[in-house]
Amino acid sequence: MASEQKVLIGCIGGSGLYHLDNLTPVKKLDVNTPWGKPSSPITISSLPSGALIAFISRHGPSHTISPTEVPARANIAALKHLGCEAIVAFSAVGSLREEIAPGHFIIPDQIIDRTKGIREDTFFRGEGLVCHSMFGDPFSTQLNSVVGPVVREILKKEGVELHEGKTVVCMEGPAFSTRAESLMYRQWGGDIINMSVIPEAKLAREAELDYTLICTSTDYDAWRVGEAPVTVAEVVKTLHTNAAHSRAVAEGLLQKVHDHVAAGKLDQIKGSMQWSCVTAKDVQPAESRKKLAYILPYFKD
Ligand SMILES: CSC[C@H]1O[C@H](OP(=O)(O)O)[C@H](O)[C@@H]1O
Ligand SMILES: Nc1ncnc2[nH]cnc12
Repeated sequence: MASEQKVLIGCIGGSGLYHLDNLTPVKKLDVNTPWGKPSSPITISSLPSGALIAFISRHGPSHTISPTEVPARANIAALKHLGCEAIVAFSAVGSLREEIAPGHFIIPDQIIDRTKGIREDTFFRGEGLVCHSMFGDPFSTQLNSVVGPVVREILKKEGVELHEGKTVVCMEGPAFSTRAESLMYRQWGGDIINMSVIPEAKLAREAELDYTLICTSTDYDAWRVGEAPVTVAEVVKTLHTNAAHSRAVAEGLLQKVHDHVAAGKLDQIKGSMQWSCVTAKDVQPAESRKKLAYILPYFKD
């Protein structure tokens, strides 16, 4: 790997997507961050153009980490510290809508958080300083507008349908939803459901990373009257095909995202945390500032 070459794009693979072996591996990094080790070693791979991608497997290469236990702070911090400016994440989701069938792809633009407050969901807790990020649009609208048309084009060739502008419910798990919960999420306006997007999306925002989530539907959750509720066996049945499509999407998409980032076209999230800290600088603990400088330039000096 040429030492001057930047790794601008991070990719997080979810259930079924444990590697991007259709890209050319360059090296593996065993990283430690102030928030511990990421879920997996970081694989740096190159695209045919030579552009570099950093890949993390969210649940570990052999799927040993449960959704609640994913070290999301370490994952996001490691990618940011490496120089990434945008993250393309993948997730297997249940469908809360008839028209979103197993095998379909979805790019959500909203989140309903149903996690239970037991995940580490901020870089700022316990640091003696108070910072707030903007999260009204939890995914990067600029990145989504690039990713949507490209993914649509790629999936057209694969004969796979894409849904955009949907709402993802993030539940704690590991048990799937009850029928009553599943029906309630539909009434709330949820379209799909997973166990991973929170805190990943929140932490990406705090680290000023443009973040997009490409979802693959594996099941109809538990809301369909007369149908058995979702089981792992049902999810796993479609994971393999979905992962093959996700790899094709990654191969075609990541270059486009890289070019967009390299051209400096993502300019809304970067800089968004500069004035996020309410605590007077002179009382911010030096140790905390040092730790946070790992991900944000405002805490250096
Ligand atoms: C294996 S079924 C439930 C599991 O699958 C999804 O994982 P990921 O988002 O990492 O693809 C979902 O969020 C749950 O963690
Ligand atoms: N029905 C479901 N609920 C939560 N996470 C999921 N991941 C895949 N299917 C899911």
